Amino acid sequence: MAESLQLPIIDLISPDRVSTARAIRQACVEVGFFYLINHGVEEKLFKKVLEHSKTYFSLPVEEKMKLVRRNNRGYTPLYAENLDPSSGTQGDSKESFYIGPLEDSTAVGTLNQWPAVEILPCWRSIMEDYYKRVLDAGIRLISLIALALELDEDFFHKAGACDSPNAFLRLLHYPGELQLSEQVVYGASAHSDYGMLTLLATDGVGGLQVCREKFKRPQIWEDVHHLSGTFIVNIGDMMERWTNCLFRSTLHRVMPTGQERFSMAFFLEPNPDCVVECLKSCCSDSSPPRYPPIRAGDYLEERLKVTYAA
Ligand SMILES: O=C(O)CCC(=O)C(=O)O
Ligand SMILES: [Fe+2]
Repeated sequence: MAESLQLPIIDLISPDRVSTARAIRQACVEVGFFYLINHGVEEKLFKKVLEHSKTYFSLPVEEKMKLVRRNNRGYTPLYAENLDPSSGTQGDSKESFYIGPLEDSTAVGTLNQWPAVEILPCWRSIMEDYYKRVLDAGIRLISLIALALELDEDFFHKAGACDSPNAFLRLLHYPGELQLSEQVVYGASAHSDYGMLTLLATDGVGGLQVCREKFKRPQIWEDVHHLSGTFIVNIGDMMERWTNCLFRSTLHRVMPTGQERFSMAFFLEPNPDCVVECLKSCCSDSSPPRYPPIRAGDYLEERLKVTYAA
């Protein structure tokens, strides 16, 4: 049995921003995960998104395949993705739907694919509403992350990260019944996220686990519990690069529990032209930058190529 992890709770609207930034710093250095409350996304909207996500995934597979993933937007069927190509498994036991930057925020917004209104009326507007609200929470959180790094609140804005960020909402469905197989099957195999931050909402069904020491053997996996009304926030690899590994992009996975599960992950990636480069405050002569500067768009493209290489 995995141990359960106690994660700190961060209040996005706390007037005491100094203490909040301090708590975020500790969480990001020690675990790379925390809960976020008072994020401004209403429970009612969250429930609507969940309901509409369920309706989409319950469509016949031929209907879902009409929107098969293009330009990293649209539908990915079961077992088509392997987040841990080294796992040697047939692929993750999940299906997903990606929504990228919206039309009214960037020129590339038109790349999104949407189910036909005759089949799922209101679907698009509900997803767009949710996307905008989570993006807003994420951008506000980025200012606190800057404070946590002893930078000016607008550091990441000035670096161009928050100007039309390349954010993706991913609806996820993990089927409950498990395929009879000799192989281990993961809902989502072990991985770290690619961007700055991820804001995750789940339907309350368990399965999410983190491994704090990825190089330690045997690996120790700890359960992350659902806390109603919160987002589970985690640091992604680009933030780890920016901070020279001070902030941790922690390995995580979803184990099948035999129960059907739905979740929504919002990946806040910087603007593709933003250069992710070791922060001056995070390196020194004795601790030089571990990674060269990289354009966020190039980094993301490379990571996605590996994930979908199979
Ligand atoms: O579904 C979850 O709880 C986590 C999903 C996840 O880690 C991901 O999509 O990157
Ligand atoms: Fe993830």
